[in-house]
This record gives sequence, structure tokens and C-alpha cells, in this order.
Amino acid sequence: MENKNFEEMGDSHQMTSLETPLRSDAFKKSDEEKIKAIQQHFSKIMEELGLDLTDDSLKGTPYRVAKMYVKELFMGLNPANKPKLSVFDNKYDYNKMLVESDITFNSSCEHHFLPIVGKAHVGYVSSGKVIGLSKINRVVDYYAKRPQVQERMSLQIFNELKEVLDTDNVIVVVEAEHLCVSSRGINDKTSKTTTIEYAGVFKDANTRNDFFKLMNPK
Ligand SMILES: Nc1nc2c(ncn2[C@@H]2O[C@H](COP(=O)(O)OP(=O)(O)OP(=O)(O)O)[C@@H](O)[C@H]2O)c(=O)[nH]1
Ligand SMILES: [Zn+2]
Repeated sequence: MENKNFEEMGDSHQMTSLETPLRSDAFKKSDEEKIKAIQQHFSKIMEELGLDLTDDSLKGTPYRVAKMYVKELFMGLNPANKPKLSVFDNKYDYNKMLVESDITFNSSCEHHFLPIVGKAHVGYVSSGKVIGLSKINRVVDYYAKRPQVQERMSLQIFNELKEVLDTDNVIVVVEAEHLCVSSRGINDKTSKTTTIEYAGVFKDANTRNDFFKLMNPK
């Protein structure tokens, strides 16, 4: 993928701390070439672990893992997979808050390559544009499908929505369980991680509280 396309798709190629660190040759190989190479590397990992790759059940695993990485878990690394985000004019002049809550996502921790599972909650107040609801979920899914840290994922979603909606009036809350915390290491099954970013009208504490009530109406 050339830088031009990368830029057009809104995920600027300039290296800032907000971007997923990518090599400059990240898109030189096709998906199929990547799957083939990862398959070979993963076979080696399995062999080093002492596994017998002639076993019926294991022999397809290197290919399965490689395909899963490229086409599923890490598909959001490739800007070609960025969802088309339809926005419309706010003809009906709905000028209060819209809240899309409990957006489930599956991501992967970039430190351990273990799952991060959680929910994102998004609110915005239109400055003239509205977005198709499912596109909010698709933005979350796209940025989740990368090796991630939760802070960066939250900010990437926030920035994308601000840009596409052409407004500062956006708030993003992400709540997640990190399997690297719950299923290994410290093995804490109950802690969760919450991140929040907001701008525009959500700088006002009352507006934020309205969002929290709508996000969690119990
Ligand atoms: N800030 C942040 N940290 C994360 C996230 N996901 C995982 N981590 C942490 O990244 C850290 C990596 O620490 P290291 O000491 O290098 O790794 P480790 O030896 O496996 O650490 P333990 O998990 O404590 O066993 C751990 O504390 C993880 O909990 C995330 O989304 N955000
Ligand atoms: Zn981790």
C-alpha cells in the first residue's frame, strides 16, 4: 500500500505516538504472502515447543493461525480494510447527544498477544453531520483488530470519529478485560480497565454525566 492511499484513508502515515508502530514495508507483501510466511514461522514455534506436526489435529494449525492473524485478529493493521464510514447531513436537526453503548469488541494485547475483550461506549453531538450507527461499531472493530494497548485504541477511535463527523463533540469510554492480567501473570479474574477520552461539549461535567447515565441506564 502506498503512503498516498494510507493518507487518504485518514490513518495518517506520519509517525506519532497515536499510531500503531508499523514498518515502512508493512504492505509490500500481499495477505497470501504474509499467511505463507507466518505459517512457516509458526511451524517453527510449534516444533520448538516439541509438538509433532505430522499429527492429524496439529498439522493444519500453522496455516490456521497465520490466516487468523492476517484475515481476522489483525486485519485492522491494513488500511485497505478500513470500513467506509457513511456520514449524512443532519437534515432533521437532531442536536442533542447520540449514545451508542455496549459495543462489544475483541482485541489483542500487543505485549503478550492475548485477547482484550470488552465494550466501547461512544457519544457525540452533531456539528452538522451524522454517521450511520453501524459505522460506529465498525470503527471500534477496525481499531480493535490490531495488536493494541487500550489507551491507544481508545484514542484512535476517538480521533477517527472526530475527523469523520467533523466535530470535537465526541466521547469514548472503553471497558475491558485483559487476558494477560486475568489468565496468566497476576491471574486477577475480576479487575477491569477503563479508559476515557472526550472533547468539545463533553468537557462540561454535566454533559459527561448525562452521557454516563445514558451509557448505563440502570
Ligand atoms: N498500559 C497498558 N498496559 C498494558 C496493556 N495491556 C497489557 N499491559 C501491561 O503491559 C505490561 C508489560 O509488562 P512486562 O513487565 O514487560 O511484562 P510481564 O513480565 O509479562 O508482566 P506481568 O503481566 O506483570 O507478568 C504488563 O503490566 C501488562 O499488564 C494496556 O492496554 N495498557
Ligand atoms: Zn498483555
